[in-house]
Amino acid sequence: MRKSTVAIVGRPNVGKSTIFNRLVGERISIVEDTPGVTRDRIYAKAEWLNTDFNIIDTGGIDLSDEPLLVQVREQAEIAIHEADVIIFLVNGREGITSADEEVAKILYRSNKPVVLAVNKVDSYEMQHLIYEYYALGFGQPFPISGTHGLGLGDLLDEVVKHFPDRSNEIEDEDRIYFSLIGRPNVGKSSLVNAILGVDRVIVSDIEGTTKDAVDTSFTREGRDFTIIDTAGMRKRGKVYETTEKYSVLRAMKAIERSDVALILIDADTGIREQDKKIAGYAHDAGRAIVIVVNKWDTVESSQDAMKEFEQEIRKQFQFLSYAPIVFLSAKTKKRLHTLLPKIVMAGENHAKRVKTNVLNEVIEDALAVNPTPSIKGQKLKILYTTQVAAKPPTFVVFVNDPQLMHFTYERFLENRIREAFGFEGTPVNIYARRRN
Ligand SMILES: Nc1nc2c(ncn2[C@@H]2O[C@H](COP(=O)(O)OP(=O)(O)OP(=O)(O)O)[C@@H](O)[C@H]2O)c(=O)[nH]1
Ligand SMILES: Nc1nc2c(ncn2[C@@H]2O[C@H](COP(=O)(O)OP(=O)(O)OP(=O)(O)O)[C@@H](O)[C@H]2O)c(=O)[nH]1
Repeated sequence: MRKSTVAIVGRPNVGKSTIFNRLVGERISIVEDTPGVTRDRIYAKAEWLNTDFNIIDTGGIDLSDEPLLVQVREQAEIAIHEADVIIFLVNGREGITSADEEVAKILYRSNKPVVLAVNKVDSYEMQHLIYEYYALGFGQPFPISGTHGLGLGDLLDEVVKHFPDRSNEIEDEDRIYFSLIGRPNVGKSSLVNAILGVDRVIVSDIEGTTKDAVDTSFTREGRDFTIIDTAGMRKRGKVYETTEKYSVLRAMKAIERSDVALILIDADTGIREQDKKIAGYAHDAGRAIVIVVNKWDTVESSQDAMKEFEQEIRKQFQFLSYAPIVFLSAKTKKRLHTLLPKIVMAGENHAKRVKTNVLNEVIEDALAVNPTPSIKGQKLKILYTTQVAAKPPTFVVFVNDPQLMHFTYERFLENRIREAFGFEGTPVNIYARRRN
């Protein structure tokens, strides 16, 4: 089921980042060491009362070159576009400013639920500060303190109440949901159009919960596909839409709802840092991945050129060794026919479940070839292995002591599992757990 998204808006310095970090809590520190994940702390997962949701810090989208009022307006627009519920944050110590009123005006016009939070109410004695903010017209203001972590529970109770009911949303198990992600100008819109081609007539646009998210569904050779968030690629014009962080945020939201992420690379410009960052998000999110080198028509095509580009990709994207690479041109449609089969393969492998008995035979064979290692005279013993989840395939290896599972041995087991079951296109997770 699709998760709800909450955005925090407010003029600069009211404490948006502080609240964001509080609400995201320790999750952020868990992923801290993973490259690519937290460098942009503007979009993260959070949880309240067993409900998972996503949270956006609109203040993290850098619009600092713009005048203050443009900044707050654009941030309010982002919140309206991207979120199901908006936390409107004000500073309890400074009273209502004209920038607050500007934000309020834009939020009124949206149909999104808004919860008003008065920050920097650091003690119970300061609660009276909230009354003035009734004047903003969003009902009861919630007093909170980001630095002391006060009032956040009541605020979240209110926020969660406004989440849209998604219980009727059924996900079609056989349908493959995929997204096209990549830097501006790599050819995402062009490729969507090329994929849809003459089938445009049977295309249906499904309006998402957020005004701007439009998915496109089509059927090809008896299979159902949905391209996630295709409308997001359409129009441009707002100031924020050209910022890098916003494009990353869009990519992360699209990845979230996809089974397969197509990472587009521009053959004309070659691989850039930003490509790796975006690919990192898709990998970290555990999605199946197909790397698409677009604009192949701009390159003097030959087997050698392809090999060379492939080697460069493998070098730069070492963490994506499982991802197939497709070379094509959205413009001339050359080699376009090679794309969908790869999407199907990656999608099927991502959802694949293997039988426990067959899995354990594979592991036993692996042990025969390469016996388990010992650390300080202690030998790793593998009792049995089971697949605990799909999307992505996740395996638990029950062992005498998980400390003895060296990552090189884990890598070896992963490779054997991949060889035996063919998980091309999908990441695979392996965890060691203790069992006596
Ligand atoms: N006293 C007090 N100070 C706070 C509280 N929350 C945040 N601050 C302070 O307010 C200042 C601004 O906090 P940020 O979280 O950076 O504010 P922001 O709204 O994200 O600012 P921008 O990123 O510029 O939009 C910092 O100095 C914080 O330490 C709070 O609950 N009480
Ligand atoms: N030569 C060539 N040009 C292409 C190809 N695909 C797209 N382009 C061009 O690249 C430019 C950007 O294409 P778009 O499809 O708008 O790219 P996008 O990734 O959707 O761009 P944003 O909306 O900015 O994120 C356009 O001028 C396209 O005509 C291709 O296969 N070959």
